[in-house]
Parts: sequence; C-alpha cells; structure tokens
Amino acid sequence: MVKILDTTLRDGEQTPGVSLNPHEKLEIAIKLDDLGVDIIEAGSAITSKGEREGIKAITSQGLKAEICSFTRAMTVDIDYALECNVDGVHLVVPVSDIHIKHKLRKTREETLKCALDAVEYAKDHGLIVELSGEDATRSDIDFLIELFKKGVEVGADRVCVCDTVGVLTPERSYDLFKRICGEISVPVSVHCHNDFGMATANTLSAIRGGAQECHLTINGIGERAGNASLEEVVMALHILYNIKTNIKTEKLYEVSRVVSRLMKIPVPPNKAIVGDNAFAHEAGIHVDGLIKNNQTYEPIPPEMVGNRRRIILGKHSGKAALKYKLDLMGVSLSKEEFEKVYERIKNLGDLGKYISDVDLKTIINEVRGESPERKIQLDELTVVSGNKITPVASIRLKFSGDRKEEQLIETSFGVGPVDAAINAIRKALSSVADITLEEYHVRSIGSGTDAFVEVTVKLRRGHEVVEVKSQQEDIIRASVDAVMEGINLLI
Ligand SMILES: CC(=O)SCCNC(=O)CCNC(=O)[C@H](O)C(C)(C)COP(=O)(O)OP(=O)(O)OC[C@H]1O[C@@H](n2cnc3c(N)ncnc32)[C@H](O)[C@@H]1OP(=O)(O)O
Ligand SMILES: CC(=O)C(=O)O
Repeated sequence: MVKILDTTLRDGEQTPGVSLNPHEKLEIAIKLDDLGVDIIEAGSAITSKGEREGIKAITSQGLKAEICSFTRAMTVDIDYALECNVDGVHLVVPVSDIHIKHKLRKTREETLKCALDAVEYAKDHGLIVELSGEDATRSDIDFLIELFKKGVEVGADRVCVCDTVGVLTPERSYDLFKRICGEISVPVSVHCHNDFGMATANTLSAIRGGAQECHLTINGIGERAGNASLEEVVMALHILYNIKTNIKTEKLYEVSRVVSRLMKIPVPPNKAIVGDNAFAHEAGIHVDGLIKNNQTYEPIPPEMVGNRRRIILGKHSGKAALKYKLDLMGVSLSKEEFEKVYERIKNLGDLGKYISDVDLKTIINEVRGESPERKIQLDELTVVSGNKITPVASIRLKFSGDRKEEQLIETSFGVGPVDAAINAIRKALSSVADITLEEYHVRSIGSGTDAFVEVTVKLRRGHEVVEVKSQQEDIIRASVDAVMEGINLLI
C-alpha cells in the first residue's frame, strides 16, 4: 500500500496565475477526501489571510484525510500553520548547495540547525512533521541523509525527497530511494516535478526503490511543467505494478474536471487517464478492433477511472465505425444513404473537420433531404451598453413543434454586451437543459470597424460537445447566433 499526499491545493495552486478563494479550496478538499487521498496539503498558511481562511475552512470540515500546511524551516510559518488547526506540517528545507549558498545565504551547518530547530518547534506544538529536502536530487546525498537522520532523532515522522527541478531519471530515482530507504527508519516519500516529462516515471521508480508515500497533483498541475500527476501514478500503480492505494479510481475523471474548472486550467485532450481523448478512437482499424473486443485498444476500461469511450468519426474512420455510431443512434440507412454519409465524413475529414454526433445527425438530415429542426429560436434581442450603464440584455426565445405556444423571456447583466446577451440566454435555458459554454473565441476577418468577426463557441451538455462558428459584422449577433446554433444541436 502506498500513501498519497495530494498537493493540488499547494504546489498545484502555485501554477502561475492561479489563486483559489477559500470556498474553492474547500470544494476541492472535499472532493480529494472523497477520492481517498491520505494527506491533503491544503496550502502554505504563511502566504496570506485568504489562504489561511481556506485552510481553516478545510480543517474545520472533519475530513478523513490528514491536513497539512507547507512551511519553511521558520517558526513564523509554523505559528501560522498552528493558527489554521492543521494536523501536520510539510516542513521544507533547501538541501542542495545551490539553494543553501545562493538562496538561503547560509552554510550547511546553519541550515541543518534551522531545520532541526523547526522540527523540534513543530513537534513541541503537537504537529505531525514531514521533513522535506528541497532540491534533494541535486544535493550531496550524505548531507541529505545526515539531515534526515537528525530530523528523525528530533521527532520528524516522515521524510521526503524533492526532485524540485525535475532532474531525476527513473534509474537514478530507483538507486537514490533504495539507498535512502535503507538508511532511514521512518517512511520516505517522493515529490517529483515534470520538467523533463518524467515525473510519473520517476515517482514510480522511487516507489520501486522503497518510497512509501508520494506527492501528487490532480491533472499534474504545479510549478512550471507541473508535478507528478495523481491519476497517472495511481493507475500505473494499480494496473501495471499491482500496488494498491486508497484512491477510488472511478472518481478520477470527476475530480479532474472540478480542479480544472476551479483553477481555470483546461485538461489537455491527450492527458493520460482523464483527457477527453484518453479513450477516444477515430482510426478505422482501431474502432473495428474495439467493436470486436475493447481490450484490443484499451489498456484500462474507461469506467474504471470515470471516463468514457468515445468513437469519433473523421478522415480516418472505417465503415465499421459509422455502422456502430448509427446503431447507437438507432438510425437505419439504406445502402445508398450509408455510402453518401460515409463519403461526406471522409470529405469533411479531409478538410480537417472533426465530426461530432450532432454533426452526424446534420449530415444524415442533409443526405435524406430533411431540414434540421430548430427547436428553439431567437425571437427578440435587445442589448444596452455605454460608459455610464452596466451592460444589460433582454431576450425572447420561442419554441417550435408541439411547444410552439411557449416562450422564454429573460434579462441579464454582463461585463460587456456580449456577456450580457449570452448570460440572458443561459438564464432562459437553465430550466430546459444543462448546457455549459466551455470556450468562446473571437477573430476579426479583415480590418476596420466594419470587418466581419468570426465567433467560435464550444458548448457541452453532459458528455456531448459541439463547436459552432458564426460570421457577421455584428459581434453580438455573431455570438448569439453561434450559441443558439450550438444549443439547437445539443437539445
Ligand atoms: C519548491 C517550492 O515549491 S517552495 C514553496 C513555494 N511557495 C511559496 O513561495 C508560498 C508563497 N510564498 C509567499 O507568500 C512568500 O514568499 C512568503 C510569505 C512565504 C515569504 O515572503 P517574504 O518574507 O517577502 O520573502 P520572499 O518570498 O521575498 O523570500 C523568501 C525568503 O524565505 C527564505 N526561505 C526560502 N525557503 C526557505 C526555507 N525552506 N526555510 C527557511 N527560509 C527559506 C529565503 O531565503 C528568503 O529569505 P530572505 O528574505 O532572508 O532572503
Ligand atoms: C517542496 C516542493 O514543492 C519542491 O521542492 O518542489
């Protein structure tokens, strides 16, 4: 069993430009606890008043996980951590000569004394202490081991080797941890950064070398290129190494999305385990294999990590994929229609287009000569903006078909006229469908104030995503038309 210290709320939040408010910190901490992490590094209490409010909110929640704060080897940091009622501290001491000489401007002896005084102080105040060597992988290993041994003598409960600038290799990681774990009597943990893209591999090698705990972040976020990613390390441990953790793996996708939303850091589509492409397949040969047996191209069942399989149609699709999608949609086509739809998919694919399920419905309608039904239409739009008024929009939406007597009228403010108009549509539709606007991009086509603008929106309803473009001279109309088009495709 390997323990997980999750540092999404500390090292993860150190991602440049990211700052969580106390409510957001708490929301993530509750998700992490539910996920099953053993220790939550909730932040650095010294950082700010808001940070302390967030940590206090977490410690007052009665979570199962141990809650700790990052501290330097300084009593002032430990006092702030105590004020937040944490269970323990992640007490970090620079150990490489580069850091000791240039950053601390101390000697090794002075640094050692600082570290031991701080450990004693934290222990005297009843805290669990994890003593970390910062930049340990560029340090003199004999000095690192001396500091750890003396730290344990004065009460450190665990020690941690930090690969602060991500320079370990899997081979060095294994050897280093084999040696340290052989000499230290308390659990040793590993904290890896991803500067060379090897944080996951180095963490796994450290565990093979004897590390009993690892520091990880959701989605691998963190300083510079990030930290070792929790979902990658955990799944590799469970599936490839047969080593257990307390993580409930089926919750990984959901937690990944909560962190992404609150930290405003998109998850790259190709991110292992939790990316939207992690279980997506377009190539015809792959899809044919998958339909025959999922194991042909999936090393992990997607439901095991809360993700899902996506069969994508595009340039590389074969007929087995199209038949599979049509069966799922309950659509039956004549042989001739099938060939036409397949040809359209290949042609659109050649133009670089990704064909979503809603695009497929549109193609089928076109091939059959049926006009697509627009279920909701914009009837009226009024937007007011100026230098002495908060931008405000009112809209009237009308339904078609059996609901044609119904209409939705809504008003909303926004930071600008486009925002106000989109907010009004969102408000109006909140009772109809749970649709979120994931991306909004605007581009000018030509120059001058009368140039066309192209608005691209990405909308999501559950797992279904549509991307729609609209071009007009009027940016508000272009934005509203794109959103309305997307909504009609999704409902
Ligand atoms: C590898 C890591 O991720 S380390 C964690 C990084 N996290 C953070 O920095 C948390 C957010 N930081 C902050 O809010 C601020 O930096 C604070 C409040 C901690 C300190 O702010 P300031 O007092 O203005 O100091 P500043 O940030 O400019 O410099 C850091 C000081 O801490 C010292 N220091 C750095 N690490 C340590 C350590 N582990 N133990 C003791 N002292 C340390 C530096 O030598 C420097 O001291 P100096 O001012 O005497 O030269
Ligand atoms: C402590 C820490 O975050 C590091 O050394 O990377």
